[in-house]
Amino acid sequence: MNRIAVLTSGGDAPGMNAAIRAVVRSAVYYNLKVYGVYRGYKGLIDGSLTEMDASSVADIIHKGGTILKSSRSEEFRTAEGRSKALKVLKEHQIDGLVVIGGDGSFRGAQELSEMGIKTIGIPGTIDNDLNYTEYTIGFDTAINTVLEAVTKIRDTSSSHEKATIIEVMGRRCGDLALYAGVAGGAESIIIPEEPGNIETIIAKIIQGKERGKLHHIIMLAEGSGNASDLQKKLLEQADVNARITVLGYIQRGGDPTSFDRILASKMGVRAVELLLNKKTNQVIGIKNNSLFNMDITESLSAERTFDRELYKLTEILSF
Ligand SMILES: Nc1ncnc2c1ncn2[C@@H]1O[C@H](COP(=O)(O)OP(=O)(O)O)[C@@H](O)[C@H]1O
Ligand SMILES: O=P(O)(O)OC[C@H]1O[C@](O)(COP(=O)(O)O)[C@@H](O)[C@@H]1O
Ligand SMILES: [Mg+2]
Repeated sequence: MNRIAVLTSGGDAPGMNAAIRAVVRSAVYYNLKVYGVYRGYKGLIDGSLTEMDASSVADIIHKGGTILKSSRSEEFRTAEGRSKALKVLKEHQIDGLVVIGGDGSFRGAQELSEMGIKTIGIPGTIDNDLNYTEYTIGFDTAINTVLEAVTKIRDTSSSHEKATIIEVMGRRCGDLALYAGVAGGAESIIIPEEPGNIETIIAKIIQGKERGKLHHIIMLAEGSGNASDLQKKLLEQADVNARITVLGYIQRGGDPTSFDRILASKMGVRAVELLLNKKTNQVIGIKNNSLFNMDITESLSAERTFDRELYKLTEILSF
């Protein structure tokens, strides 16, 4: 193994830069040539890559987004697209690739591994929707971003005694809504893992009203529906005129927290060390504060572990 490359793919996540830095710096430390591929798999197909050195990643550990840019590539999903990408890697004599991204990006890495390129996946997504690992890079920062918004919305919703629905990203995973909801003291949390019953929420709002409490924060994970549908239901079924806030892309930006920077740094170094040990088709994860690696294919079929106890806290603490 002499030459490796690194790319970021799918939705960007705070901490991706810290991971790129760790991959590049550890490659330099271990005397490997390292390339940065721009725009994920799209850039790999187009041959958009550059050699990097220690100073290419100076001053980025604290920055959100990704200096390598990211994209979603339909072409890479096709065998034709992937063989173009393979050709580019071969032309540059690159035999190891670190893919920083989510589940979709890992499926791509799995395909490349089958084509003879040694691939290692680093989990980078705000969704925390990779079942094999407790945390993904970017999730902690996104929780704090959502929490900051919830805290501000709480001020105004309590002053005006309004119910507020806050719609949060996460695809089919409710973790972002759950963690930020518990930390923000939300009265209701609606997530796909625990299909919320609208009647239960309405009953809770009515109970609150009877006690003179008029404000009510509802955290809604995007995987459980959209805020305006829920707003309509609340109006029709409970005569509650809720305000809505869809947080959107603000959740993907911002400076990474210390947790995400440290996680990214550890994972970046581990990825290069795995390549040096000729490993392929592996992903890196963290459990009980300890880093591990496992087969990509197995990781993608890992069963979802959902923190039901955390969910239950809302029932006990917020009414
Ligand atoms: N089954 C697949 N085979 C090959 N490439 C894939 C596959 N699924 C996704 N990809 C590639 O990975 C990219 C990122 O995946 P996506 O699901 O959008 O984001 P994420 O990796 O953050 O989950 C896709 O645009 C596509 O190029
Ligand atoms: O950038 P797009 O295409 O609008 O996608 C939005 C999606 O990307 C995310 O922000 C991140 O998802 P991925 O990590 O799977 O890319 C999701 O929470 C959201 O549903
Ligand atoms: Mg994903």
